[in-house]
Amino acid sequence: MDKTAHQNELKRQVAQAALAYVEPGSVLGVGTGSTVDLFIAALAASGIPLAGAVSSSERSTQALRAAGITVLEAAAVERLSTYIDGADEIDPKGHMIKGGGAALTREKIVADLADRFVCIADASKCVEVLGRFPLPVEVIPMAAPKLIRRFAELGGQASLRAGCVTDNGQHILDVRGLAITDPLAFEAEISQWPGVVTVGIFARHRARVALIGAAEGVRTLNFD
Ligand SMILES: O=C(CO)[C@H](O)[C@H](O)COP(=O)(O)O
Repeated sequence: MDKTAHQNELKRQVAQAALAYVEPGSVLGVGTGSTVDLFIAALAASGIPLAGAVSSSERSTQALRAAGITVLEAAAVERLSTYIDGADEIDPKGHMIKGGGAALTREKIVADLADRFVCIADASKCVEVLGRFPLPVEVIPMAAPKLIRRFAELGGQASLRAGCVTDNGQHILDVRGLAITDPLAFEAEISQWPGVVTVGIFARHRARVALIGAAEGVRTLNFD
């Protein structure tokens, strides 16, 4: 099996394992990405009844509807017990980098509705310190040049993601070269910069549970 096929198999295993965190009859928060696509397929095949799902992207909305799952507006929901999503990186405390699929803003909005974030990822996403993966930041386009300069002052090299317009009609900066040793403080700081819509650090909305796909099987990490 080549490396990509192996990684996909690990993603499939964590997607399957995540079914144990779905409460029958509930409204479920659903993230975005290739791991979540596999989760949606597993959910559809499982026959677990749901009152519906709140989706974090047009991509997941389409996949959920194709699977026969009712999609509810986030605005119509007061709280969710569980939100299931992937990550680009996850550290030993459950802090994550997200936004590789450009869905970070809606992902954070839906995660904020949920009592529990269940992260599903293969082991290649586990890091000691966040920042190896370029940090996605959704920005208002007119602020981009100033924000690129501000990231440079922090030692980061930010560049606009070519051809990317988010579901919210905004742009993404990818910032390389950061070592994010205090994710909570970093998230709070960057979130205040004018023109930043959402920074792809999920520290305030960190994972409570992570299901990590590894060669020896699915590892369950509880962060509470
Ligand atoms: O944050 C995300 C999308 O905005 C995804 O969760 C992240 O990019 C991981 O994706 P994948 O499951 O395809 O590896």
